[in-house]
Amino acid sequence: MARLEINGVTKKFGTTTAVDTFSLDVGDGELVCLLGPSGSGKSTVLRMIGGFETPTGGSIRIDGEEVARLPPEKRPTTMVFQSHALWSHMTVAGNIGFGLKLRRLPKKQIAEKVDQVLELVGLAGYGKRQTNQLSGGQQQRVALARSLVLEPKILLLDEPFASLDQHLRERLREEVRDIQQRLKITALFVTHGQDEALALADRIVVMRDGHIEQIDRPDVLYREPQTPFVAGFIGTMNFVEGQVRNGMFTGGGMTMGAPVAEGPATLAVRPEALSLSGALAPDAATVHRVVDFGTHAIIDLDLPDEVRAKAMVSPDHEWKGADRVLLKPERFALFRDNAVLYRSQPSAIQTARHAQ
Ligand SMILES: Nc1ncnc2c1ncn2[C@@H]1O[C@H](COP(=O)(O)OP(=O)(O)OP(=O)(O)O)[C@@H](O)[C@H]1O
Repeated sequence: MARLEINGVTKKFGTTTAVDTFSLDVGDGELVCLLGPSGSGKSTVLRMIGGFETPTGGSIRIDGEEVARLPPEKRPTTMVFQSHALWSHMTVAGNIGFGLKLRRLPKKQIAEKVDQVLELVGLAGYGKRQTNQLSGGQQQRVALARSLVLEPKILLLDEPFASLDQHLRERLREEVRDIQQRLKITALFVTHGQDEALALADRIVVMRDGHIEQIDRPDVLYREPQTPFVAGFIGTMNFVEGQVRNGMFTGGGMTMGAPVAEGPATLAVRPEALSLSGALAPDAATVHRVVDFGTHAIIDLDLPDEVRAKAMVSPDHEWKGADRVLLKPERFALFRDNAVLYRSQPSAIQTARHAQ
């Protein structure tokens, strides 16, 4: 178990700032996901923790010790990469035990540890196989085992399952979560898949253009995004431009109370928080398309001013194309200048935070 403290870390490649004053504390046994679009700096952060890049500035401490300038092999970290890069001329056991051999552990002890870790990743009995006789998923399990056998204080995973199909990816990430919790290992996992982050993480760091947009628990990120970027990146969100006047927001044919300063604002409302009722009012929306998924239906809506929105309704709805509907956001947020201007319901999360 280990504690990681990253303080004001920056990484420049020539004129490109890949990571900009990044700070993050990861607690003992915690699994944190770095989530963001391609090029947002996730891998660079991970590579700096693992020792594969040197920060331009800032500090990285593991259990209080500064490691930012140590080579990878001098750090208590191991990294699992997207492409497994196994040695094809070695057996599975040879691949997994290689790092222990470098540490000059006795053969018998290496064999024991390799067997233990093979069992842990669900490959008991596979030690003698050549790695090219394994499926992609099994190869990634070997790569994970090769990292785990070194008993790192911090396990780093850089999109380890990106090359696998959806089904296998879901299974392996559940297994990683189980192993991580069983071993109580501190872990960082890079992904650009929000589902993966939501399924795995104790906390998620949402990155954009080298900086942190928000760090929070998955449920908090979904319910209380702090910026429009996070609101749009996690789950589906409807955005509608409008104006606040006399304590009311108006936009997209909707009007609701918003006791905040007058001016432009962006309404953000989740599809499941948008309720529909029949109406013929001039500012009503029109049902564009209905897609039934069995458990729920998604209604595509045309709002005034060429705005599009989605609503999620129960499967027993009666809506059909060209119906005219009035929209009512049951829960919503207003954004202005890239920050939250107003939330319709201070949630339990906010209330709890204020009470602390
Ligand atoms: N070795 C390098 N030399 C120059 N620029 C680099 C180097 N490594 C990364 N970059 C740049 O730094 C920025 C961040 O890259 P990084 O790989 O960390 O992003 P990422 O969020 O992990 O993206 P992806 O999801 O595509 O892997 C990008 O603009 C990238 O082009």
